[in-house]
Amino acid sequence: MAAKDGPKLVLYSYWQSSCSWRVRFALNLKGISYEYKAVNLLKGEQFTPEFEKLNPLHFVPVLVDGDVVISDSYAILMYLEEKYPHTPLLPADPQHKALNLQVASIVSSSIQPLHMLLTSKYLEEKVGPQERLLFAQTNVEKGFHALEKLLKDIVGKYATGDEVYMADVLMAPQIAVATERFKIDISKFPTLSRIYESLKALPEFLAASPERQPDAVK
Ligand SMILES: N[C@@H](CCC(=O)N[C@@H](CS)C(=O)NCC(=O)O)C(=O)O
Repeated sequence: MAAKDGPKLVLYSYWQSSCSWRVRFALNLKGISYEYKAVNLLKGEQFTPEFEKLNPLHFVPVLVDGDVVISDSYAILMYLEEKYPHTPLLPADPQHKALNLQVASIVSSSIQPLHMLLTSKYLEEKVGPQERLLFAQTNVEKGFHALEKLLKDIVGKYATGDEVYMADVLMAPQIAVATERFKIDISKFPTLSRIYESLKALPEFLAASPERQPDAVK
C-alpha cells in the first residue's frame, strides 16, 4: 500500500544499519511502500552536503514524507504511528504502551549508541579492536539483561503479548546485530531468544533484513 494522499515516502537507509532496519520493519508491518535511498556509511556518504541538509547529525535513517523530513528512528516510528495509525505499533493499554516505549528507549539510547559505527571507530582508534569489541559486547549484554528482566513476566509470542509492537520493532534488529556482528550467545537470555524466534519468522522482518536491501553487498 502506498502512503495515502501524498507522494511516496522516501527512506534514506543503509543496509547494515539496525536503526534503518527498525524503520523498514515498521513500514512493512504497516504495509506502506516507500522509495529506498541508499547512504553508504562506509564510504562516508552521511557526510555529504546533500545529506547534511537532511540530518546535520550525519546518521541514517531519515524519512521524507512530502515536506516533512524526520531523522531518528524513534521519532520516525512515532510519526508513522500518528499519521498511519492502521496496524498500530503501540497498544492502547497505558501500561503496555509505556513498556513498549521503555524497551524502545533502552535499545535506542542505552544499547545501540554504544556499538554504533561512530563509537566503534573512535574506540578502535583510541584503545584498539579487542577493547572495542569487548566494550560493545559488555554493553549489549547489560542491556539484554535489563530487557530480559523487564519482559520475562509479560512475554507472549512477542515482547509484550501476542501482537507485534514497537518493542519488537526495535528488539529484533538489535538481537540480529548482537548475535551476528558481536557473537552474543542469545541462549543466555531465554525470554529474548523466544521473542526473536517468533520475530525472525515474520515476512515483514525478513523483507527488511540487510541482505534483502538494494544496497546489500553480497
Ligand atoms: N538515534 C538515532 C541513531 C542513528 C544511528 O546511530 N545511525 C547509525 C546507523 S544505525 C549511523 O548512521 N551511523 C553513522 C556513523 O556512525 O557515522 C536513530 O535511532 O535513528
